[in-house]
Amino acid sequence: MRELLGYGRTLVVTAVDAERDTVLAGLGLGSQPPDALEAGAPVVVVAAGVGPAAAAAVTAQFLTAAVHDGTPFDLVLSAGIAGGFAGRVEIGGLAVATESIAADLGAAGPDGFQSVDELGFGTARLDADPALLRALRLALPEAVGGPILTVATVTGTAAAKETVEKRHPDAVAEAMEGFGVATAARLWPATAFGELRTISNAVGPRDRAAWRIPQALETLRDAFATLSGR
Ligand SMILES: O=C(O)c1cccc(C(=O)CC[C@H]2O[C@@H](n3cnc4c(=O)[nH]cnc43)[C@H](O)[C@@H]2O)c1
Repeated sequence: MRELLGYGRTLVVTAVDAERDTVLAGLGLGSQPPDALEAGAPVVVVAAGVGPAAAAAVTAQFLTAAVHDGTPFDLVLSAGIAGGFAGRVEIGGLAVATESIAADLGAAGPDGFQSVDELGFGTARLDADPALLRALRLALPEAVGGPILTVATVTGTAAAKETVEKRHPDAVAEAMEGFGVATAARLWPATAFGELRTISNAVGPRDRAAWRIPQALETLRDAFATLSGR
C-alpha cells in the first residue's frame, strides 16, 4: 500500500462499516488485518461510529496509540457520505472541507442561536490543513470546496434547512463526524486534518428512501482510488 498524497502515515475515520469497507476497496485493500494500527500500516481505516463524540473519541485513541508506538500519523481524514446543500454539490458528487463547523454547538434562546464562538467558549470552526487542502483539490479537481457542517442531529425539515443555510450560506455539505475528528487531530499539531465527503442526499426534509447511498459510496471508492494513485 502506497502513501496517500505523499503523507507518511494516514488514518481515515469513517462512521459506519460500509464506508470503511468502501474506502479500503478504493485503496485496493479487500480488508485490513486487526493489528493494522499496532503493526504500523501506512494507511489505517477505522469505522468509529456515528456522530461527533464517537468520531473524536476513536480518533484520539488511534492518534495517541500511534504516537506511543513510535509510528505517529501524519494525516487524518474524516471521510464518508453526507447531505449536500442543493445547488452547491450534486447527489453522487464529492465535497472537500475548507473548514469543519460544529453547526449545532452553542445555545438556543429567544433571540436565536449563538455559537460557542459568540458565547466566548472556544470555537465551533476548525480549518482543514492548508497544504493538505491544496493537495486534495489538485488530486480531486471535481471536488466542491467549502465549509462542511457537523451536526449531532441530521437536518430533516425545510424550516431547519433554511435556518442552517442562513447561518452558513457558504456551506457545501452536512455530516456528523468531521468536527469530532478535527478536535482530536488538534491534540497532535503535527497531524494534518482534512474532511472528504460524497453526497448521498440533499439536506432538507427527511426522506431516507431518497438517499442514493450506492452512488455516494461509488464516488467515495473512486476518490480513494485516485488518492492512492491507482
Ligand atoms: O445503510 C447503508 O447501507 C449505509 C451505508 C453507508 C452509510 C450509511 C449511513 O447511514 C451513514 C450515516 C452517516 O452519513 C452521514 N450523513 C449522510 N447524510 C447526512 C445528512 O443529510 N445530514 C447529516 N449527516 C449525513 C453522517 O455523517 C452519518 O454518520 C448507511
